[in-house]
Formats: sequence, structure tokens, C-alpha cells
Amino acid sequence: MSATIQSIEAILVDIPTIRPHKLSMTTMGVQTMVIVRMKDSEGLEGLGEATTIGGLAYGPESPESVKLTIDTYFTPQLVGQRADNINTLKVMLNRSTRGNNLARSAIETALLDLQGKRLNRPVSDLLGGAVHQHLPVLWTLASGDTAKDIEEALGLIETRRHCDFKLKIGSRPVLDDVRHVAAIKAAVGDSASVRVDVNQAWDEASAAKGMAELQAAGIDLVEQPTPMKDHAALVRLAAKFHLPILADEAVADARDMYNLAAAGFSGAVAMKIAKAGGPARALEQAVVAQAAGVGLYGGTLLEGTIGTAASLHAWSTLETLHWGTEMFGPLLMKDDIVVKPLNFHDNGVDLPVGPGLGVEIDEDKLARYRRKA
Ligand SMILES: O=C(O)C[C@H]1C=CC(=O)O1
Ligand SMILES: [Mn+2]
Repeated sequence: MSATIQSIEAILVDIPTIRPHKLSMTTMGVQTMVIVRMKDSEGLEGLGEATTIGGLAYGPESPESVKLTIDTYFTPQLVGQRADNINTLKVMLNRSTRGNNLARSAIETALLDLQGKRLNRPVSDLLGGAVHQHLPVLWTLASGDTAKDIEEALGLIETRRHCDFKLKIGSRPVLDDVRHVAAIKAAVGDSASVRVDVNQAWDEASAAKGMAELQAAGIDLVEQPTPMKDHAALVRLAAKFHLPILADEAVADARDMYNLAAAGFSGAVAMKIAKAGGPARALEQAVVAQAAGVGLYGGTLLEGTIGTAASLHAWSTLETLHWGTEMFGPLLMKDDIVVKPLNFHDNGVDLPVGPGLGVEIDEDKLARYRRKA
């Protein structure tokens, strides 16, 4: 008799950030995680996580809506079902519900963790096996202050915690942003790769102006300069500049990747388990990108350790991550809710070991940070 799903709990957890994190659409002082605890009839527990950025500032799902989707729509369908056939469960949810990929990702992650624990194998094995045990991780500079960003970057280079940086821009006039970026690039030098994320803030003309200046300043990559739905602008900008573009909000899943590549886009894509609807679904997108010659990058929605570990298991199965990863989410938070944090060293992070995700909840910490009302 196979184990069945007995209960699913979706818990809102609020953890302050180590400093204000300033993006084009909001400034974060706290990160909210939706932690999923899925129990089966044999007493095993699968963990999942969904995050977004700034409530509804980033996209159409909020932490609160993710919890509601899971509690009201997913849980009643999943409880009582066999836990071990993940594909059948995903087909069931796909037929009865649409969108809500953040909630879907937390559920797929919890199912994979449960399956891994049942089989005594890491999640990466369930996804075909890890090619890498240590993955490169960049850091995002987003204090909003050029001098503070430079100090932060030099400290991280010194301790070999990170050697590459992504700068969040787009909230100031284009040329002010360019000055900020160029000053940081000059301070960190040639050995550090410096990229920018505009989070859709520019129109096409501003993007053309900004990209010309950023190319001259030695910037390596420009992430989502223009609005997500304007695929044509991304294609035109990619054709105009040597400076490559990283598509983020424009590409959630394999279908989006196909559409953008078919429209003539060249560059790279930020894969995120949250956007795609789970670690396995993010890897479907990777296959399309690889076939189209689009470079791969392991992206984050600033997940805590559970979501970051799930992403790492997925990215570890890929031979080449052309632009590395940004799986630093847990380091942006003041505290963690797991017993053993991830091991960040040598400009990267180790893939966690052990069955499932290889992550265990610290019950005291969870009790402290879970939302009370
Ligand atoms: O890429 C994004 O838009 C989201 C995120 C990733 C790193 C970071 O600082 O913000
Ligand atoms: Mn981005």
C-alpha cells in the first residue's frame, strides 16, 4: 500500500533583511516565506517554500494569496491521494487550476522532498543526478547608496564569499544609474563580473541609451530592461548591442522561453523555480533554452533556505550554467528557520546532502518568526 498525503500546512514566516534591499519597484525590509509542511500516512514530512518580493510589488501572487491558494484549492485535492506519483498529482492540479505558479512551486518542492525522504535519495537524484556539488553564487548590491555598495562588495571579495555582483537599478534617472554602476565597476575591477537588473523599469528608448552607456562601462549583462510582455523590445535590444540581455520576468516557463527564442531573442534566461511552478518545471525551461542557444542562469525570488536548496538541486543537474547563480537569498535575511544553514564559501554554495532537500526545520525559530495573526 502506497503512502498517501495526510495533511498540508502553509505557514507565513516573516524575517527582516540584513539591510534595506532597494529594487526598482520597492524597497524590502522584510522577506515573507510561505513554508509548506506536507505529511504522509507513514509519518514522513516534505518541505516546500514560496516567496515573492514586496507583497504584490513584483507580480500577481502575494505570500497571502499563495497561502490561500494552497489552503483553499490545492490541499483539498491533494489530501488522501498517493504521494509517490508526482506527475499524476501535477496533471490533476493543472486540470483544475490555472496560474499560481508560486504556490505550485511550493507544492512540487514538498512532493519532491517527501519522495526523496521515502526513497532515501537527494532531490537532485530524482531529477536525474547532480553534475555539480558546488555552485557559483553572485551577490546583489542594492543598499541604494554607491559608497555603501562599494564597501559591501570589497568586503565580500576579500572574504571570497562572492566575486560577481548584480546591481539593482531603474528607480533613478538613467544617467544617475549609469554613474552609480560605473563607479562600482571601477572600484571592484576587472576580475569581478558586474551585471545590472532593471526589473522592467525602462522603456525601449531609455534602455537603448542605458545599454550603450553600460556597455562602455564594462558591464557584462543587463537583466530585464523593458516591460515583461514586450518580447519584441527585448529581441530588438538584443540584436542592437554586444552587451547581452538576461530575460527574467519575460520568461516564466518553457512555453515563454520557446516564444521568446522563436521571436529571435539571443542572450540568457534567469530560471526560477517560483516562476516556472517548481524545480522540475524550471528544468523543462532549461531544455528549451539550451536547444535555442540561450544561456542559463540560476535565478532566485529571494527564497530562504528551503526554496534555495530546492533550486540548487535543480541547477546542480545542468552541465553548464553560463552565468552562474544568484542563490544568496538566505544570506539577505537576518536569521534562518533551519537547523543547519547552507554552506556558502569560495564564491559559491555547496549542494546540501542527505535525503530529500537535505534541510531540516528548526521548530523554535519557526515558532518565533511565523506570522501570529
Ligand atoms: O531578479 C529579480 O528580479 C529578483 C531578485 C533576485 C535577486 C535580487 O536581488 O532580487
Ligand atoms: Mn530580475
